[in-house]
Amino acid sequence: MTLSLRALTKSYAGRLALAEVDAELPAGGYTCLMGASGSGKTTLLRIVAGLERQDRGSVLLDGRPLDDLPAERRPVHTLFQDYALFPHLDAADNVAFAPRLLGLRGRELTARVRALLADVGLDMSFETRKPAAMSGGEQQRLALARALAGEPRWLLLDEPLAALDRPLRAGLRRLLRDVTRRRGLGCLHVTHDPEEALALADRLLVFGGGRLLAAGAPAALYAAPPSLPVARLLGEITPEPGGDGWLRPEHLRLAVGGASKDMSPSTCPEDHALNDMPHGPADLPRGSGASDRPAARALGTVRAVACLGDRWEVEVDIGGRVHLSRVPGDPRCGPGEPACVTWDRARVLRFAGHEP
Ligand SMILES: Nc1ncnc2c1ncn2[C@@H]1O[C@H](COP(=O)(O)OP(=O)(O)OP(=O)(O)O)[C@@H](O)[C@H]1O
Repeated sequence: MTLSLRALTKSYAGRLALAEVDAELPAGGYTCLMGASGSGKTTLLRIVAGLERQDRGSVLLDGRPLDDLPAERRPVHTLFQDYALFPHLDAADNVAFAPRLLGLRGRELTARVRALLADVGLDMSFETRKPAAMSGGEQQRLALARALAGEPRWLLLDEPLAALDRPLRAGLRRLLRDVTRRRGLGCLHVTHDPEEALALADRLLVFGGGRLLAAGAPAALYAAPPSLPVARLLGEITPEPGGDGWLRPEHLRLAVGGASKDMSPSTCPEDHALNDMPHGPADLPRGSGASDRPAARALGTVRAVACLGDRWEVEVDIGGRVHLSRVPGDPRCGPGEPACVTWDRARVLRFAGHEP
């Protein structure tokens, strides 16, 4: 069921929270909403859920307006960061609530509840546990099972993974993707986490000040963001050395070690580049041989080195300005050492009217 948002507008006490938002979200698609705090993401989700009424505009499912349907009659279910489970019911009864309303009873009901719990990775030992006796990750799995139990056409997710720690978040993110794809369930998911949005979404809507700033495929927006605020929301950027553009830190290649003290830009050891753009989107050219070597380079001094777990970050001072380079392995360098950075000019992001 295609979800259409038409000129949605909402103000609170004269202040615009949403301004003329138009979007067409295809059935079965996974859409993430990103934007700075206060940009209107939750307001949009609440309007679609029927928990808030827009001042103007319309929400349609397959062309039929939902605007006059109360929240409980809309074919959507909302998953919240705080799970919003029934605290007095055990896990099985939390999940059984919606199927009972749909008329299921007895063995059929038990089988349905077990299948839903199994789908989200909760075995039979959880059935009699109340939410308070479950961990945060387990409660969010239960909340997902309860959401699926009502057979909604769209799942609305308001930062559902934000309260969980990083490894749990990654596991639940994959679970979300798998169970919603298997069912062809449409999802509208608010997140602050670019990694989450890039991993889950096939469509991304970026908000700023209640307006839709950008819409498109996540990898394409990451590679070619239309504006500086959109570029920053999707990941860190670093100034182009000596220029007025920007680069993703993984596109600023680094060469240190083995370099002589008198290393100069003309002797910059580009063949020793430590990072070979492994994180870059696949649809852009990658430097692979002598013919398409990076066209630009600069010499600087290592200012700091930090291990980020799966990659390392090196701060390089070039002419008094700090630039970030991210490399996949230990760069084996330290503060004060000379470093050469190289980059492919095709990777430089430029935005009208923004000086670094
Ligand atoms: N019930 C309300 N009464 C008054 N103002 C509100 C209400 N709900 C939201 N707002 C205001 O509307 C704007 C948009 O809020 P909203 O919660 O949609 O932003 P958000 O993008 O979800 O932010 P966050 O990422 O911090 O959750 C903000 O300025 C907020 O203060």
